[in-house]
Amino acid sequence: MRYVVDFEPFYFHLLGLYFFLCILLTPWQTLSAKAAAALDKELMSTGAFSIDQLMELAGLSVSQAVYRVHPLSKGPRILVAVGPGNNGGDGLVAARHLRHYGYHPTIYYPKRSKNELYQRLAKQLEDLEVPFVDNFPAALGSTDHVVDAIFGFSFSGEVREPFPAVIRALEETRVPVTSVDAPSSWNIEDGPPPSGAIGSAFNPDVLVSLTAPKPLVKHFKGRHFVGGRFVTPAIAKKYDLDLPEYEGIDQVVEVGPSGQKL
Ligand SMILES: NC(=O)C1=CN([C@@H]2O[C@H](COP(=O)(O)OP(=O)(O)OC[C@H]3O[C@@H](n4cnc5c(N)ncnc54)[C@H](O)[C@@H]3O)[C@@H](O)[C@H]2O)[C@H](O)CC1
Ligand SMILES: [K+]
Repeated sequence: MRYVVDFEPFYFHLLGLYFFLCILLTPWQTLSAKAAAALDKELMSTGAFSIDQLMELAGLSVSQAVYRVHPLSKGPRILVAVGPGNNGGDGLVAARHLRHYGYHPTIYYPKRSKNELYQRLAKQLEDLEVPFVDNFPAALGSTDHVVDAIFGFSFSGEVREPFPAVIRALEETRVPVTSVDAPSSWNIEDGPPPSGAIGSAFNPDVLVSLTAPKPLVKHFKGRHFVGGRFVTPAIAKKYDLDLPEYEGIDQVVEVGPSGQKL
């Protein structure tokens, strides 16, 4: 009996420490692919945002994350791999901002969209004399950093042409890679594809989660930022998001690999 009385406070403190660590290490809530698409739609309907505005802020966030992890002193050449959807659009916007910061971006954009927004984003880059290239592996051989803006939260299934060779090259490269919203080819809920499948060995160094981390972050091991500073408190509450606090004029916040507070 005496033994129990002496040790009770000890167990009590241990329990307290356990709960404190749990809170400290708990990731911010994640957004499933379905919830992310619904949140986007809501911002553009009742939220009164246009897609151009959201993409501009998303791309600006990506450019700031690249500036943090890869300052100009590490080399100015940035290869931006652009996919056919809005993830690609974020990449085109980020490339423009990076160009204005003094970097030398190069764009690989094999499936150009006829959508007017993407055509304007591409024209803005052409007017800044940013080169567009067709040979991804060759461009990879002469760059200092890669931005992976191929697929985001609407990716599903196995990687289709012409992207398998691009993802394979990203698996093999030693050049650091920053992925926009998701490592391209990873399943948004479950993470990397099964061993041997295209993308199973793709592990980007940096991830910029837009709005909020997606469930795949539980498999991510690199530096992780949250960006997309446009969510209202009401929307955050509705989607049960405990978003990190942005400081000053920053468009990104660094968090732990799976989204936990730093
Ligand atoms: N609120 C926000 O966080 C915002 C995020 N943005 C970015 O938008 C993407 C999601 O964009 P969406 O257009 O819905 O889709 P994706 O770009 O992810 O891809 C669609 C594109 O890819 C093709 N595709 C799908 N699966 C495959 C496959 N297996 N193989 C080949 N191709 C595939 C599909 O056909 C489409 O063409 C989000 O992640 C953010 O990056 C917004 O910019 C702003 C708001
Ligand atoms: K991506």
